Amino acid sequence: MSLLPRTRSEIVPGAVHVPEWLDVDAQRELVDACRDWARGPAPMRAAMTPGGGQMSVQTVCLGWHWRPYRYSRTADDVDGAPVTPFPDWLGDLGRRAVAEAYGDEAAGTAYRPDIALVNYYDDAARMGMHQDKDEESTAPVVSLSIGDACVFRFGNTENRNRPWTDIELCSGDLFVFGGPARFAYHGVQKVRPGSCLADNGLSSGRLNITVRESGFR
Ligand SMILES: O=C(O)CCC(=O)C(=O)O
Ligand SMILES: [Fe+2]
Repeated sequence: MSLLPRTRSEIVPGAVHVPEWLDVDAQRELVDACRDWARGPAPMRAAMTPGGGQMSVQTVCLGWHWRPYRYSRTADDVDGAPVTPFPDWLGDLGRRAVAEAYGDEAAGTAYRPDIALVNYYDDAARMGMHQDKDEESTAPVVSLSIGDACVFRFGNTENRNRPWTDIELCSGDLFVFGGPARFAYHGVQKVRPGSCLADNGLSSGRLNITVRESGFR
């Protein structure tokens, strides 16, 4: 753990990292909510890719159900249940995140997220380099991390190769990517088991919540 103060930084234009954005109480509330959502209907699961591989990350969705690589209203690859509605309070949190990350109240007010993907990483889970491009909206993606730290790789919009920046995302950190960074490739290289000491209700692993605007009608 570093004793140096960690400050907000723009990784590339449009991509902003705000360390320790969520306090421990807010983290605990999100952990509790994620536990509820994970139970289902449409419970948390490791999605299958079209190639037949299973993702190492487990995911539960709100608002719209995602599976590689499309959205639907029902969790057809799980139990067929309608996806859990996206709660208003999470939309408010997303608006505050955008406003604070960009220092732009109007950008926050204009943000109308209607999807959340909740990912759980055990010690061995990772996520390969990919773009978030199954949404029709070009509004920013808001990412909240809770639990063990990870190495998050944020790359470029052209391909999954360099240039990229490796960032440590710790419990409570906010990462927002929009504008020219909205379609940048990114991924989770590894989780650092046992790195989170916060009393946030998560005993092991890492939670990541991405809040997104679908642009679907
Ligand atoms: O876990 C993370 O930090 C990133 C998750 C992600 O890229 C995604 O869900 O599309
Ligand atoms: Fe992503």
